[in-house]
Amino acid sequence: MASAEQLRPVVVSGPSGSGKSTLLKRLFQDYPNKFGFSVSHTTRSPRPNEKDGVHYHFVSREQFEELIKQNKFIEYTEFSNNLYGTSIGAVRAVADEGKCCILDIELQGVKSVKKTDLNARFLFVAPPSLQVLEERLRNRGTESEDAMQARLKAAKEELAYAAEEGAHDRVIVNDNLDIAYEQFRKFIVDCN
Ligand SMILES: Nc1ncnc2c1ncn2[C@@H]1O[C@H](COP(=O)(O)OP(=O)(O)OP(=O)(O)O)[C@@H](O)[C@H]1O
Repeated sequence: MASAEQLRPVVVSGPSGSGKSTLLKRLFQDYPNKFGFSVSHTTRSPRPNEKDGVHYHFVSREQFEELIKQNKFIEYTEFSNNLYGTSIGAVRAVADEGKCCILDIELQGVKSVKKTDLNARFLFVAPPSLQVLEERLRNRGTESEDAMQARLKAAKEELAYAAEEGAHDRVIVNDNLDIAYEQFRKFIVDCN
């Protein structure tokens, strides 16, 4: 088993619709036991089938706010009156189990991971163009027109950041899926 130091987390980011989920799904199919996701914290109540520490770390709002104060989160957000967050400790716990942690996060999260000592590797999935991105989002059929415009605006910001020197260790353009996947797979697997 690789030691925790060797299992550097991999941060996968890129505009909504660039193909992160598609590429990650394929990676997990090819390597069912090599990778893991961190367990998030939430203030919402567990559903009957949910186990603390497995599906989420269920905490009170007071506990969650204390963790925020202690800078324990990479990112957190409020949704439907409940707080959700990814803690630095939860990412580390994946490596402690001998798995490489994959973080699928947005721009703010990427910047936040860089401020930690997680020693992550950063991979950016870019669409071939904004036009193609828009087409793929429209074809996916999951977005309202408002959500579409918000996603395209965010995409422009992500692409501008990705163009900065040293923003990511690797940028993969997801044009032909098979070619993109091979580059994606190689980057993630080769250094772990
Ligand atoms: N190389 C490709 N060629 C054509 N279509 C693709 C390609 N890669 C992904 N798609 C399609 O584009 C759409 C967006 O892909 P996907 O849902 O994987 O994006 P995402 O980056 O995970 O988005 P989100 O951040 O919103 O979850 C999907 O319908 C997917 O099937």
